[in-house]
Amino acid sequence: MSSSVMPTSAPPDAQPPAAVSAVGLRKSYGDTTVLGGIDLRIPAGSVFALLGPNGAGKTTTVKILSTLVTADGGRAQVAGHDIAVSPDGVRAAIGVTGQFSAVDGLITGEENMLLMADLHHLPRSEGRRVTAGLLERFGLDDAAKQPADTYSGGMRRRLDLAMTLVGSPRIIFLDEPTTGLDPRNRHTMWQTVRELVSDGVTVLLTTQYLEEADQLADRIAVLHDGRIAAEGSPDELKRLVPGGHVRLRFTDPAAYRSAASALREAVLDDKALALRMPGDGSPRALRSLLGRLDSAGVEADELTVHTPDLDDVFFALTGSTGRPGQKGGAAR
Ligand SMILES: Nc1ncnc2c1ncn2[C@@H]1O[C@H](COP(=O)(O)OP(=O)(O)OP(=O)(O)O)[C@@H](O)[C@H]1O
Repeated sequence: MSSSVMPTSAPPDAQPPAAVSAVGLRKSYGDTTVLGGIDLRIPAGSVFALLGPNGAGKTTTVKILSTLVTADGGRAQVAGHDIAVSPDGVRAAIGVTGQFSAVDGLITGEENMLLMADLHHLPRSEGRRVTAGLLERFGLDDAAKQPADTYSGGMRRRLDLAMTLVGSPRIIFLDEPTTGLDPRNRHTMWQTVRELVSDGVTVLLTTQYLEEADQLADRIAVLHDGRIAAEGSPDELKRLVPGGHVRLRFTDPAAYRSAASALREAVLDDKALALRMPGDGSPRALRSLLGRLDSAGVEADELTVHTPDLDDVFFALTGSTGRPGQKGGAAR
């Protein structure tokens, strides 16, 4: 008879268990490589954002991890199930919402929910109870008896997410959950994601909005051209780019020239009569800067402090601003 010793406590450097992990995921369509080998590790109970512009491969990643599409190479585990070996196990553990919505527009919101409850084999009374609770939580109880086709974009997204929650998944993939939503609906969706996480759910979110990743994610991976260009917490990513700067603008060309000769390290913008000084914008740095201007006998007409944000990171890593509709070009 063999015996095994179970560890009674985790070693001090143990990482939290991964809800999702992937190594070397690859996918091509014809000659187009969409994913060139990506690695992911998403600790249970955290929010992980996959950030990238249109066409970066975000949806493809979600489809592979949710077993809707087969990878050409690499391995992944979701909720302890290998996506290639146990796709049913993966599907039973996850909820997916996003660009490939499950909402049927011809039936009511409530009917969509009840259908979901049936799919999850909930007893009828339990299905009704869960449906009523979720419709109320998502502010859809008034519209419950109307066909989903009559819903606004925001209501449809909320219904989609509510349908996902019927099965109480512990891992949720949200593919661009707020694309196309107005700011109010976007904030409601953010609040919902925060509530899910406080219940212990793991969220993999794809987004093209830097602010969304910054607001919600514990960790962010920047996806660019099918590869992860950088990964870290929002703060770690911001530290990747050179520090901020202070911009001084003048209306009097003579004052601008005097300032430029007093501040030799400044980057000049002759057209705007503005100069940019590297610095973190701290009170100490500002005092010293203004002191130097004083000594030169000049005063700026406008002073703005620019601290690095995820926009700068995105620009530095991908040469794109990351703002929808803007491709390439200088972010500042
Ligand atoms: N079934 C397919 N057949 C051929 N090409 C595809 C297919 N699915 C995706 N692609 C291509 O793969 C690339 C990545 O697509 P994907 O949808 O993963 O990007 P994304 O980052 O989610 O972008 P978006 O925000 O536009 O959805 C795109 O160039 C797309 O045209």
